[in-house]
Amino acid sequence: MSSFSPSTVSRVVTSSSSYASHSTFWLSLLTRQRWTTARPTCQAYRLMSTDTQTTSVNAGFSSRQFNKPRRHKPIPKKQSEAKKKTWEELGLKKSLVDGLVRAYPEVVAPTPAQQMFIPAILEGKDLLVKDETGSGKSFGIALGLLGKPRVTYYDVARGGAEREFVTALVLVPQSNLAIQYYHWLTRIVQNTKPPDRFGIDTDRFVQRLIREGQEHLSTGLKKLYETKPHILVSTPQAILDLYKKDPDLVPFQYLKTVVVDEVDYLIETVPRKDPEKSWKGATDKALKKIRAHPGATRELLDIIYVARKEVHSRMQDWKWLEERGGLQRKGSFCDAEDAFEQLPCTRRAGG
Ligand SMILES: Nc1ncnc2c1ncn2[C@@H]1O[C@H](COP(=O)(O)OP(=O)(O)OP(=O)(O)O)[C@@H](O)[C@H]1O
Repeated sequence: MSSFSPSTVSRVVTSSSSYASHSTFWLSLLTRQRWTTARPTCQAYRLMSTDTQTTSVNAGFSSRQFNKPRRHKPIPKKQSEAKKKTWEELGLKKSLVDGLVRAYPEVVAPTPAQQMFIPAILEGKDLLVKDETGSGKSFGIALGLLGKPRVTYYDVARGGAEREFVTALVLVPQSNLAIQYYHWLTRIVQNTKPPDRFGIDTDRFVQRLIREGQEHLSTGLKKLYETKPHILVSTPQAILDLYKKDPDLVPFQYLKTVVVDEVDYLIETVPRKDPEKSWKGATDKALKKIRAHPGATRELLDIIYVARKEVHSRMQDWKWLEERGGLQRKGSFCDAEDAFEQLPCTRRAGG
């Protein structure tokens, strides 16, 4: 497990484009579609490319390659035929695996894709996951996020009381995918512990924030004001609306992971270089359009980037931290059986 650093918020991006007609799995910022850009342009993408924890899960992958177009690279045969790992071998805790098995007995072993990306999620690396439809990308991400530590903070201003914040934000294009994530996660969480008369407060683990008919976000918002979940699943527009209404409800600076599921729907891109044709005009035009009218996901990722950057640049300044309420980080696993299992704390203010 990599140690928490305020500079790092891992980003997980998934895509299952119809262009990926055969079984492949690779990790890179660049996808193969003709319309993807060879040079990431939005701030969020730049954030990925400058991050020190950039993934190296795929052989030969490095952060420098974010800016280079790459050929589609199928998994080497040897790798795909390698011995199947168990969930525990991927780094998931036993109590979580027990919950998974109880909730979904048919999910016996990780898929090849899950074997590759779950350890990377747990380590806090940046990922772009691309594989064919139904290969378990979203499900694996849900599991990986549940297996990550929950970050809580000492609130020095309130006598050292613990405060929890949303640590993982999952952005999806439609509300039905948010419901799917929510259903998976709550079912696994509920099964991490044999049912007793107290049950498990699933709101602490996962919540969804989506538009529901005429009642704009109201149900989800009510819960969110009461309890902060470890994982929040929502659409980019809903989070933007929430941010404009109450920016303190989900403080972006405490996010540890941002997932963009179905990235090819959520982030608009510019045409890829075609050496056979004149591409510059089309690229410039698309870039201009994106800058003038960024989509909701770009806008949101840029806001998150700025919030994180500010905290990162000032996090060394403990005085500033104290003035902001003196929040001190400590870690605890978001796991029903081992709730609040503690990781070593960072030093206390003034200590
Ligand atoms: N390791 C596994 N073993 C068996 N079934 C699995 C496994 N992982 C996921 N599944 C099941 O496979 C189905 C598809 O999973 P999921 O939606 O995560 O795939 P996906 O790759 O994200 O698909 P899409 O590209 O369409 O979003 C789900 O019903 C899920 O329960």
